[in-house]
Amino acid sequence: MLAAPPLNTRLDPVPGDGGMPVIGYMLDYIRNPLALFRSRWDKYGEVSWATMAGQKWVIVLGPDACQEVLQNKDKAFVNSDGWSKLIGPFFHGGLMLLDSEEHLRHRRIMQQAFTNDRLKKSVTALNPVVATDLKEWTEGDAFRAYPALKALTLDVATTIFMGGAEGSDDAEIARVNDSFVACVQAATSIVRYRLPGTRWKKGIDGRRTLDEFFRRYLPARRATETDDLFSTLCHIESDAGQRFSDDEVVDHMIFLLMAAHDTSTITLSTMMQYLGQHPEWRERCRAESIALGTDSPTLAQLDELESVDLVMKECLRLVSPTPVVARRAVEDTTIRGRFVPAGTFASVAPHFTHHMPEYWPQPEMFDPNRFAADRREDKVHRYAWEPFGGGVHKCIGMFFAGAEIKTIMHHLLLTFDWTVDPAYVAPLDFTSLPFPTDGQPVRLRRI
Ligand code: HEM
Repeated sequence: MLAAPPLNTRLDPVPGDGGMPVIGYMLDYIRNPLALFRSRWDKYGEVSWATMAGQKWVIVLGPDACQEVLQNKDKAFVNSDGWSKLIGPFFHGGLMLLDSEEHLRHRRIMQQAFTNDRLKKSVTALNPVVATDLKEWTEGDAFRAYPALKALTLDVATTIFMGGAEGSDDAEIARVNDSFVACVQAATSIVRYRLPGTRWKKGIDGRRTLDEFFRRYLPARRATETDDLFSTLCHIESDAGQRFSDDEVVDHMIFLLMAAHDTSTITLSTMMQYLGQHPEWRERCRAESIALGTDSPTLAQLDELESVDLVMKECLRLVSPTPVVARRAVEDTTIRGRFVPAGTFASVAPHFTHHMPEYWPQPEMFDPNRFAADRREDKVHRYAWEPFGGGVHKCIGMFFAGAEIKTIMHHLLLTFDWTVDPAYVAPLDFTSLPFPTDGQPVRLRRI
């Protein structure tokens, strides 16, 4: 058990086991988190403890348990200590790593950067970036969609978020991209010291590169207010007149670019895979894009792409970009009636919920209509579909992500046709956020 419940309570202990010495279940997680979660669900139920890279974690499974921790009614769980354990040295100061009053203060200011008006402007700015990037894509029988989409979403990020990277050449942008990757990948390092050649050291070096990069652009973004997120963060104020300091702007930028980049990339890559395997959905989505009659859709027009929306939701279910979220108990508490002592790390797993046959009929089947108005399988439980999390830390970029993904997909559908072998299964690596190790090959043809 994790810890004996206090004698004067009727609480149950958290059951579990450590797995392999030191690494525990880390490799099982990286290879196949769903299989790991399923085996724990079958053996222990909603709440169990396991060792991951030398640390005991409570694994929180199923919508009821996830809801309890994410809603955090007794405020016993914090984000800072939970996420810091994984990504603290690389993404400190990011909104997701703040708690309580500080989190509220920062979220209130940042909310001003995600208003509907700003979103409309972002969509207008997105269209030319996407159109220009897609001109570089080349037809082929094994076009590697994932790296191409990653380059595209990074371009979107440098334009929409940074307002461009004037004075930086392609080599520097590539270094910045590598630094992001290094920071994200360091999260699941087994060796967590700065030893040469380790993922941990690469992450620490990456963070330094990112700090220097953003700090260099700070004076220019402070000087003039423009529509990009960087400049917006330099100038926005909460209703109470609070602003971000220079350090806070840099911390938020680094976190935001990370939060926005790999998540959108894997969603698009999953959509390309399933659309490539399901011609009827590809044609349905393309017909709606053609019906829009524009290659520069506005935010309002994107709402008309109903089939793309269904496909996006289904792909977020099938491959959740953030398979788990981290928390730490700072007071003794309970999850589903089981005693969780202060100091416990918790890994909340929406990805597992998304594959539970208890909530999703034939969960491994690609069936976007399950989100259609006449079915709404996601409504069976408030936390049945939670790719953007829940509670006070729910993704602030959710609507931006939807708009970006739909804009890119609209351009893709108008520019290309592609197919994927119906038997193909993406070899996903969960070392950090999920990504296909084969680069997600598709047979790509320009229309
Ligand atoms: C498909 C795309 C995305 C997915 C699946 C996703 C998922 C998530 C999840 C699950 C959380 C909650 C983490 C937690 O509870 O600890 C989160 C938080 C966050 N996301 Fe996203 N995200 C996406 C895109 C974006 C984008 C595009 C942005 C910014 C432009 C963004 C910015 C953030 C921020 C700042 C937080 C922290 C919010 C807070 O703690 O108050 N995300 N995201």
